[in-house]
Amino acid sequence: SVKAVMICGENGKFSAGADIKGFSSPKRRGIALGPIVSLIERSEKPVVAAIEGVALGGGLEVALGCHYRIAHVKARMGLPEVTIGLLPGAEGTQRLPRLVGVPAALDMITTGKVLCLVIPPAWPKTHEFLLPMYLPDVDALFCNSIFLPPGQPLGPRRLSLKPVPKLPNMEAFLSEALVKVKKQAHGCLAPELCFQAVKAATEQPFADGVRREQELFNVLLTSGQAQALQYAFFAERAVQKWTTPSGASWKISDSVSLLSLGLGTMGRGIVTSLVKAKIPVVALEQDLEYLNMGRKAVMFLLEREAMKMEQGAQTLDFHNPARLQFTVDFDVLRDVDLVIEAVFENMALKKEIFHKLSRICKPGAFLCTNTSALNINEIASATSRPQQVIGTHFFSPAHVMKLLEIIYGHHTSPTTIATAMQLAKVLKKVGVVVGNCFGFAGNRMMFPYAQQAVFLLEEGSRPEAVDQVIEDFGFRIGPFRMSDLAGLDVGTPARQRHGHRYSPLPDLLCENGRFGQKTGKGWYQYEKAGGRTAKPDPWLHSFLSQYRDTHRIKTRFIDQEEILERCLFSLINEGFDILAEGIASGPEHLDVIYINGYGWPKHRGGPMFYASTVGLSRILAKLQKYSEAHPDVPGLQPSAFLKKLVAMGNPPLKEWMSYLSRPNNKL
Ligand SMILES: CC/C=C\C/C=C/C(=O)SCCNC(=O)CCNC(=O)[C@H](O)C(C)(C)COP(=O)(O)OP(=O)(O)OC[C@H]1O[C@@H](n2cnc3c(N)ncnc32)[C@H](O)[C@@H]1OP(=O)(O)O
Repeated sequence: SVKAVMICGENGKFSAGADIKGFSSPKRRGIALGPIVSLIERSEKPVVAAIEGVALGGGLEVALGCHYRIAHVKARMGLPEVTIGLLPGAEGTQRLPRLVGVPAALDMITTGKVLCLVIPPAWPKTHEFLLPMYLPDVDALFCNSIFLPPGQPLGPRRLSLKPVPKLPNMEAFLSEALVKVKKQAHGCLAPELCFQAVKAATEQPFADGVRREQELFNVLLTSGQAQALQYAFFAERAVQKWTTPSGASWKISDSVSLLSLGLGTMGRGIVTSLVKAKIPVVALEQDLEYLNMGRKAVMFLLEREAMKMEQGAQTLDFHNPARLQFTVDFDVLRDVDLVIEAVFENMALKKEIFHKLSRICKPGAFLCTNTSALNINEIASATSRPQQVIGTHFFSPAHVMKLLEIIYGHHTSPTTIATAMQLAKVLKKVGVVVGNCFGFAGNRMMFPYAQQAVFLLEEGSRPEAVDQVIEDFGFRIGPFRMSDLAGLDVGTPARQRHGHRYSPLPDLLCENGRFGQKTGKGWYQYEKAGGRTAKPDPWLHSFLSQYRDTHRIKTRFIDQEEILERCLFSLINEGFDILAEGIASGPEHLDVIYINGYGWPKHRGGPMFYASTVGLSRILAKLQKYSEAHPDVPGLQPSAFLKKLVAMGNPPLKEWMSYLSRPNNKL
């Protein structure tokens, strides 16, 4: 007597897919979703997927096995398996191309993008995802009125029986797509294997394609990269669960107004990201000329952002003075709820400004400083409200980069920390709370890394060799290309002295007018000032040789292993010190910082996760070896905490913090 079957979720969600935690569970082994999807598809009764909320991964694959899909207008659908190092392993790589065609399927499966119900231009206009209807009506309207009239054969509704739509130039299309996928993968396996699975759909019958999908899925499941990406998925969520013992919170709503002070590169990005998040913002500069320059730059950024958005400028509404105002009048400070100061990294200037802010702003206003290294306590000491002062370290470009490092000082109150975390959330950034020390967590770990990179040049390497090793590891950009991009005159830590080995190389380059991309020359040469294409520079090579001769450094060949280990292990070593000092509350925090702020390849899980996969004993042994060879480099001397963990028999990462006796203060 059953006429039709409807599959739906509950609580407003269809399905977020398989339980990601289960992939590493032995209980999961042997349980496959594909055969269940096939079973649904073979049903003699029509089966409808009624999609509300999200239909992701295995959830969407179930929907693809149904004979009809109907979605709520606000539904979001996608196959994000690639982002956790897998591919849609429940026959999704074979069914989706049959439904939406190869280009759209490849795009969805290799990027994991989640789609709302908007017709991408390349999709057929009659696409069957596009059936908006309110779910409470599905039952009555859809099942009864559409299916019940007899004679609707189910055969054509079974995706596995459909051919994959042909393209006139399938071969050329696929080879071009593969180049693109590889280029964007930076060593991550999943996108390419996703591609291979979809390609199989274009070449083989459904059943053979499914077998190929399974083979590729198993390769990924056991690759190690899937584990790293799944670790990163949960780490990102865990670090955002910062709660205060008192449960303090502060909500950013429409009635709250923010002020951004300083319209240099960082300030411009910060204002842009506030406007994007639809928070009313006032941009304040000290001087009319800088204000006008800043306004122009912000407007340019916003126009560009608006173009990327569906309804463009109207949605951002940035011409509306209620949303965005530019001023040099410090009186506006009286009304704002939160200030983000983003002036130059100069302690005296910041203190002067904070003193002023403290005098003018209303008593409840929070004062944030955007700094990458300066002491939050010292800045707070210039105010009469140190409990409301906090560091918010944005990463450049601030409207793009996801990380917000949130630094509390001695007196910062839990409410202020909760507020900054809430700000991160509203800005769609990943907020990570850390303690106050020079460089905080992220830059402090970067110092020894950058320092090693320069020392390697002194000893015999070339910038292009070091960058290549780091980029092959999966970083988007190596340390020298990065330095050229940021500008060599922007304080690089390699020049810190503290009585230890110090390399003057970056300074010498600056003395030669080589500031990086902006001058067309730095560690590399560029086609012109402001050029982007880095080419190895014979001038630099001979400069390095002369430098070694002058300092009687014997040039030696440095292999890739040494380059990688000295750069990365010194960075990781610093991470162990940071954990031991309670600056970060766990290794996951450092990993999330590195993935979201420093381009650490996500498929390697972050530096501390990577350390756990390499093995702490190996890292310790290598650091011991390198520090013996370079006793004047403190960054290579193994951290006491690392030594302790090795002595305790290499406990798993999630137990590391239990080996520290001192509990974190506010974390
Ligand atoms: C046998 C089957 C074989 C193969 C086929 C199937 C493969 C798959 O389906 S793989 C999984 C594919 N799905 C995903 O990758 C979705 C991942 N989740 C998300 O994208 C988001 O969480 C969301 C869009 C579903 C919700 O976002 P949001 O509202 O911002 O909330 P949170 O991200 O904070 O998530 C809330 C809460 O749920 C946990 N969670 C979400 N999805 C999963 C999942 N698929 N497995 C396990 N847990 C999941 C998330 O960790 C949060 O948990 P906590 O509150 O404890 O942190």
